[in-house]
Amino acid sequence: MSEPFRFQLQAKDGAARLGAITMPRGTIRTPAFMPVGTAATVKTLTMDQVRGTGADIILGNTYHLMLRPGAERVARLGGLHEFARWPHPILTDSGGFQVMSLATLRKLDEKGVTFRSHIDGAKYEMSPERSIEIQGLLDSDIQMQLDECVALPAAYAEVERAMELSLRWAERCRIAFGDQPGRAMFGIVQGGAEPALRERSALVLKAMDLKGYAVGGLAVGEPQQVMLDMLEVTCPLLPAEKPRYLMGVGTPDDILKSVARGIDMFDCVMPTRAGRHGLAFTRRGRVNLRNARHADDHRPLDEESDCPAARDYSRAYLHHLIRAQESLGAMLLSWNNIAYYQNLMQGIRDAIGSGTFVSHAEKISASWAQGDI
Ligand SMILES: CNc1nc2cc(C(=O)NN)ccc2[nH]1
Repeated sequence: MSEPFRFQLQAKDGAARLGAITMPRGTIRTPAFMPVGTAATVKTLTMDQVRGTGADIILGNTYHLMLRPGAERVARLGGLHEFARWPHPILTDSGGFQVMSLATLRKLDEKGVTFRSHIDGAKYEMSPERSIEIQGLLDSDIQMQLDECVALPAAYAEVERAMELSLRWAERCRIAFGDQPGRAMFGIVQGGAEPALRERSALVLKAMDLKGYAVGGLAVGEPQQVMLDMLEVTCPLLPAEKPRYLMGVGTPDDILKSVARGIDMFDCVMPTRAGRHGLAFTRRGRVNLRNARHADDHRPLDEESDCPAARDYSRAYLHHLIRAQESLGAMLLSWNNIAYYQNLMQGIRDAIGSGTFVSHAEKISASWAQGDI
């Protein structure tokens, strides 16, 4: 087999990059959007629906899966791909972010984090080594280092402490991961909104010669411009020939502006979470199906879409389902929104390939500037 993990840069348009990551379970076209499959499911959708939208890779949350059904149980059942019937690449996060945002009674020290499950209060310890072990039990293709992500705004000293700890944990994860052909471990650049700390984190991680690099600790309460400024500091310091993944981002506008600054991979709960709450993303902007003005509208969300949820159902029907809290409403809007995001990414890839990314991004952003339609 040729290199089991290969990132090919195919074109550039300014700092925007068109590429492809080739792994044993398949190829990931970049810039890529990874639907979030938190508890081994992209909420309300079958994996066939997810694949049908054009997704090449999904994300799994280590924190949720270690608590329920348990990493050892998933391993006994053949790993996450077999368990969830998704045979394509899976990226798992390390659990650090969810521990800090969901778990209770958390204690963090050099060794790792100890916490109580938000489900049943059971006590857990998560070290960098255990996080990598869990991701291996899940049979994850791209594994993330354990890090500490601090909410912003935060004092410089606090951001520095968390960033330095994350660097030490990156080295421990690198050693624990070892050499697993066909799989990859990504480092995560931390450093809050501090350029000097972002630079140090990027340069130390670069020296570890990892297969890919995430930019973490953003979209945690800071203004969009601060996030973008941190990308302008960080991306140029990362190796050009490795993929760059912005964690937890974002809206279509966030994605366009981050691709323009050199990001290749994204994940965000927005399309599925918004869908469950009645919000549809369309080429002409957002449609809030809870709004009564859709009650008699026989038009579909987008008659030209290749997604049945967008093309085959009236807004009146979708409005009815959402108002009636019928689960079909959540499913159809999640399906529409994931399809919208995959079409957004395909349009971005095409634009970079034809050198028209700037005008394409302006066109997409303009379609959103009008607010809800
Ligand atoms: C929604 N915002 C958001 N920011 C994130 C940051 C991280 C991170 O730094 N993990 N190590 C993970 C998920 C995130 N989601």
